Amino acid sequence: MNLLVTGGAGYVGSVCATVLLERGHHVVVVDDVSTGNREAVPEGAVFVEADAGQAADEILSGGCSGGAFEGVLHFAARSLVGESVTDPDLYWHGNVVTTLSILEAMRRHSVPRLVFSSTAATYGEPATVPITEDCPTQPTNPYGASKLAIDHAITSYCHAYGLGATSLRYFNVAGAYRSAGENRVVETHLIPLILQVAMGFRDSISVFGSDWETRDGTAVRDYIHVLDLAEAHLLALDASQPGRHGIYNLGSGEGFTVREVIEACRRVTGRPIPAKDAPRRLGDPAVLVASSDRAITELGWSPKHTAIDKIVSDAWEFTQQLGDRAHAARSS
Ligand SMILES: NC(=O)c1ccc[n+]([C@@H]2O[C@H](COP(=O)([O-])OP(=O)(O)OC[C@H]3O[C@@H](n4cnc5c(N)ncnc54)[C@H](O)[C@@H]3O)[C@@H](O)[C@H]2O)c1
Ligand SMILES: O=c1ccn([C@@H]2O[C@H](COP(=O)(O)OP(=O)(O)O[C@H]3O[C@H](CO)[C@H](O)[C@H](O)[C@H]3O)[C@@H](O)[C@H]2O)c(=O)[nH]1
Repeated sequence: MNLLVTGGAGYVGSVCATVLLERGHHVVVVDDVSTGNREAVPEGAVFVEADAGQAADEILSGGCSGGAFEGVLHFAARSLVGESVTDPDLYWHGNVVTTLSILEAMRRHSVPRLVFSSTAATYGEPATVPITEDCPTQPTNPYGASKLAIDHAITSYCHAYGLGATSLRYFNVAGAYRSAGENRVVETHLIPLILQVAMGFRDSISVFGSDWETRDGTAVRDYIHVLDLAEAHLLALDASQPGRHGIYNLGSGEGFTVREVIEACRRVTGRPIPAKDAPRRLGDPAVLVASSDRAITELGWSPKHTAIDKIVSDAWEFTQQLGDRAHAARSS
């Protein structure tokens, strides 16, 4: 298929673009490199450096590919919970307004399929876990609220204009694939930060909150391997039907506390990794664990890399590659 990937210079978008290219799709990436980086765009993709909302109309008119687009995979977004509390304008404008422009451009150029990166943050603090797609959506931060607003907009575009769309509500994505992994301009995510401590780039990892009502007092998250996530995007493209908006949770179904993740990183790296307690982070829920049964039964999704040590060890391999690249750049 001829596909537009927004946010393909970022973590999840670059891994998915890599897998799409490997499966023979034609890929155009649009990214403004606000949090991603140019080197992450996989070889073989056409790269347009621009704001996705502003560039979508021109790209989807066929200018970059010489042909009609058959789908959009929309990863581009601001996605930091804490930042969304302090700077909500970045989220309402950067996420919602950008996506509305993309939806309009898709409608104008009759692009039939959309796969959207939604999030566990749309649910807020769940009353029960694991979280199913029927649980109430009550986001606890502007990031989750912006993604939920987009999900609502997509539903109405599907019903009114015949778009076929899938919102994939990822839980916590981690791991790496080939030369693609987490390498943001400013890193705030738990696993890459812990691995930076293991590399000696940071002194210690801060544990945000040790007084949550969980088994060791630290927050619980459900980690999904980025390659399993990429497979779900391929399945979603195939399953797309005009007029239908499918919403699917994607996680491994198992929750790990922050301390358990740090322990897994110590096991995999063999390094001590000092940790220190710190206050809770604004907007964080205590526990997020997915039920992915709907994706498994309806999309035929079958996650393969669910063990936390496998996820951490792929992320570790990537972090070491980054360290080697930085070393080579300094010595040249
Ligand atoms: N990483 C996770 O654990 C996780 C979990 C749930 C949902 N998500 C969602 O998955 C998507 C990808 O997340 P990620 O972790 O790869 O983030 P990321 O920050 O690594 O990648 C986002 C990319 O989008 C680009 N971008 C942002 N706004 C843009 C705009 N207006 N126009 C063009 N490019 C723009 C950035 O430069 C970056 O390359 C996001 O939509 C995020 O909300 C991520
Ligand atoms: O230095 C750190 C960084 C994080 N954490 C904690 O580790 C957990 C995971 O934090 P991340 O920042 O890695 O991930 P989030 O759970 O905040 O958010 C991620 O997953 C969400 C869905 O679960 C969103 O979709 C979002 O895009 C994505 O960044 C949280 O309890 C956080 O407070 C720490 O203790 N110390």
